[in-house]
Amino acid sequence: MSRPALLPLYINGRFEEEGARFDNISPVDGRLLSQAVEADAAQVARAVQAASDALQGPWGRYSAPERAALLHKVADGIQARFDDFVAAEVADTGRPLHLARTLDLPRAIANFRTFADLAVAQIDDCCETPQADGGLLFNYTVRKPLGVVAVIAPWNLPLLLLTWKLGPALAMGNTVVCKPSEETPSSAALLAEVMDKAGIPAGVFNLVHGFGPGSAGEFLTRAPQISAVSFTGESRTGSAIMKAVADGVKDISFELGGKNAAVVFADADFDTAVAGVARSSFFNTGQVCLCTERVYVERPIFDRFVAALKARAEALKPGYPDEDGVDLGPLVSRQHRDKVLSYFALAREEGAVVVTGGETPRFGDARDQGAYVRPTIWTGLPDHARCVREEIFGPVCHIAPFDDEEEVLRRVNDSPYGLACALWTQRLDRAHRLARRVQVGIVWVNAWYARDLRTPFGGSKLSGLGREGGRHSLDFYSDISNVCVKL
Ligand SMILES: O=C(O)C(=O)/C=C/C=C/O
Repeated sequence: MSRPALLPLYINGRFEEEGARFDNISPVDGRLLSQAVEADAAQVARAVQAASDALQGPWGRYSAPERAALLHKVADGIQARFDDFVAAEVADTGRPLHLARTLDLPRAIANFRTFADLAVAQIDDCCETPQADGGLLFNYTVRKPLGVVAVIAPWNLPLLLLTWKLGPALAMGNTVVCKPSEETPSSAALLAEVMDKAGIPAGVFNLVHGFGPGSAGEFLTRAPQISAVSFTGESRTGSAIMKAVADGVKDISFELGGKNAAVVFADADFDTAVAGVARSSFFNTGQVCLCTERVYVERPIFDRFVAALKARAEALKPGYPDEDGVDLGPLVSRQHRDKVLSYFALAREEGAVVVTGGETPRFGDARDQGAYVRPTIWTGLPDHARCVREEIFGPVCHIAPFDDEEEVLRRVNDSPYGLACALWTQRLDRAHRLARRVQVGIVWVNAWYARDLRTPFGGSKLSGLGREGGRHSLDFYSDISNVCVKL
């Protein structure tokens, strides 16, 4: 068998193939796709040092317009290799081709272009303070880069989330060391090629592959020259990173887990709400931190809604990424599927009524070696059941009836997480009233995962720390000073 393709590191403007290797396995059929170089402590240290040195090089003297021009060139480079990036993302995640083409790639390009333009348009504060002696104080804000930013991206939206952080981090003059998830290294490796070709100066963008504890992730977050960490992933990993950077009091921006609720009132547009909840529960095979795993439906329409959502779930087609009409790819790995299947078993132990799903599909072909599960709906569990409280991160939701606003608000907020919530109602007075009282970072009304990149994005409670998006990203990726001049 020919040797599998090798995904290199990218350190200080050079691709590096030396080092241990780990397998990149297809979640569609379990075959070996490629291998990636696992960066050791010395290679991570060199990447961080290169990023630190690059701050003192030409990049440190670039103006915002000059950085923006380069980021637009990176976006152009992604556009020029659109199909290669789609192929990489689809290979690693098994997602349907149309999802990579309509979400992941357009967003990666938008992430660079949006923050390039926002950085150039950014206007900072100043103010004058009259003094009792008739003098005047003139205050103005100075915005500098934080320094070296560690970017640790997850496997569920690999390129989208890597570039969501990279765009503003670079636009604000930082240098970065990125570690994509070990589950999905391919699109990040392609991005390094695009960065290299676009002429990003050596050391400004560095890419290390590997795992978390005892591997590249830990080496990176513990590096003394790191000024900040931007991480999207599980809450417990976020907590471990916080511990790793605590002694150095580093800046952190975390977008972590969720146990997001959808609330459907009897006055909602029924078909729109059914379609919306089916999409928010099963989108990307339920592997989005914003996905719905708790559905609350006002009692008068509960039975009808359950039947309609069941029909939607059963109409979803799991299959190969390039199959016509395929809606559902596999979970990202057999290991993650085992976690989701353990909740399928737990739900039965906790007494759930399985409305649909709860098992793996049988294809009778190579896909049986993949990581597919059926979209699943439960009902009948108490609010304190583990399947109603713990993040599962699969195509699954629990649906329960409610009788009034105060009750459903209490139940929605009764969660250690606080990321997102979708409200389905045509009474917008009620929507606005509830939106202010739901303890989450992101509320959608009669919509889900509709995004404006200028808005604040992030979670409360265990769902994260800080907000990125628009000026919130510019602020996080800047070291802001105030200068006060006595006139
Ligand atoms: O859409 C975004 O900008 C974003 O950050 C999505 C995060 C999803 C996490 O699972």
